[in-house]
Amino acid sequence: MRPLLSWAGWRAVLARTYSPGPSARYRGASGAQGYVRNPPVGTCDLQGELDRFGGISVRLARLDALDRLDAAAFQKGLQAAVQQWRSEGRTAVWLHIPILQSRFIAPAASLGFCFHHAESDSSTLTLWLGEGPSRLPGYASHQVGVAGAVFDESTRKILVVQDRNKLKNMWKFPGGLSEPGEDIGDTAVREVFEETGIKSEFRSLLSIRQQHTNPGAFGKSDMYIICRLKPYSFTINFCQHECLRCEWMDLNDLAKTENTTPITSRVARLLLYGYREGFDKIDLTVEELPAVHTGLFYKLYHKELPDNYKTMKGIY
Ligand SMILES: NC(=O)C1=CN([C@@H]2O[C@H](COP(=O)(O)OP(=O)(O)OC[C@H]3O[C@@H](n4cnc5c(N)ncnc54)[C@H](O)[C@@H]3O)[C@@H](O)[C@H]2O)C=CC1
Ligand SMILES: [Mg+2]
Repeated sequence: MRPLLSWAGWRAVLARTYSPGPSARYRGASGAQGYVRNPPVGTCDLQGELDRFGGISVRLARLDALDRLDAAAFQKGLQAAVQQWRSEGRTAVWLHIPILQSRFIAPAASLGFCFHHAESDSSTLTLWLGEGPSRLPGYASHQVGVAGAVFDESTRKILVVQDRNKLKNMWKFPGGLSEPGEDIGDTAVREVFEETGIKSEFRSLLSIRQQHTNPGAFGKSDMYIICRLKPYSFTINFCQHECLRCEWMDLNDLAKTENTTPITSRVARLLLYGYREGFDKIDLTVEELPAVHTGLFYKLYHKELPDNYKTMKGIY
């Protein structure tokens, strides 16, 4: 086993091993982003990047020499660095710790750092250094669930399931949790297929429910979005793990039955109204638009705009 390094030894190793690449730069205290090296920011070797809000971001993953540093020596180094950053008027410290270096979490916590969030292979801790209470934004606050109301206009049938893992077997729309980076409509189509074997395509967004302190969302808020989907296969082959029953039900029956959840009942009535009066009365349709961030796009959902309002021709 390699011996643990002292703080002094660690500083020497870091000085040898860490040097930012050619793009590394420090643009002064204007708030511009850049690597922070001593002497402008730190007198110790715990180097970070300056963000546009005046905070410092330190990524332990970049510091290979940490493998041989013990927790006490790390705490000493971090304490010195924090003192320096505070004296330079930095607003906050973001400390990114890979899971295999988790022994550094406790020493950081003893200096006042708190968890901001964790991913599967790392955690991020923060320390507010600015005036007054912390202005750092929190991490993700909602879980997003999406259901598909798969409606066949030609037969007036709607696809419903009963959950296997619920105490009360009530009819509901198939659906589930959105995966990171997944569009709402894609979640609805995927979940419907996984749970029922029915293939469908996205038509519109019908309703959004927001609920706080949801036990199924680990006590966080839950956003449950229901989409209108159009089926293009009709033979049910439902998932035995998740569903007890699955069937095509007449929309009138679903709108009237008591054996359903309040949200399913409400959306069944909304669909019935759309079916009779025109889906444009209930649909929020989607369009992809370019974001202000170069190269990025987003999906925007709203009621259909009349053509003249899209172009603004003839509108004064
Ligand atoms: N009002 C309504 O009609 C209902 C709305 N919802 C909403 O639907 C969304 C979630 O949909 P779901 O179908 O529940 O998600 P889902 O379809 O993504 O996953 C459900 C499956 O995940 C697995 N699972 C979940 N927690 C587990 C655990 N702790 N241990 C082991 N396995 C576990 C189980 O196999 C379960 O059947 C949420 O937004 C929720 O609020 C869910 C039920 C009814
Ligand atoms: Mg589900």
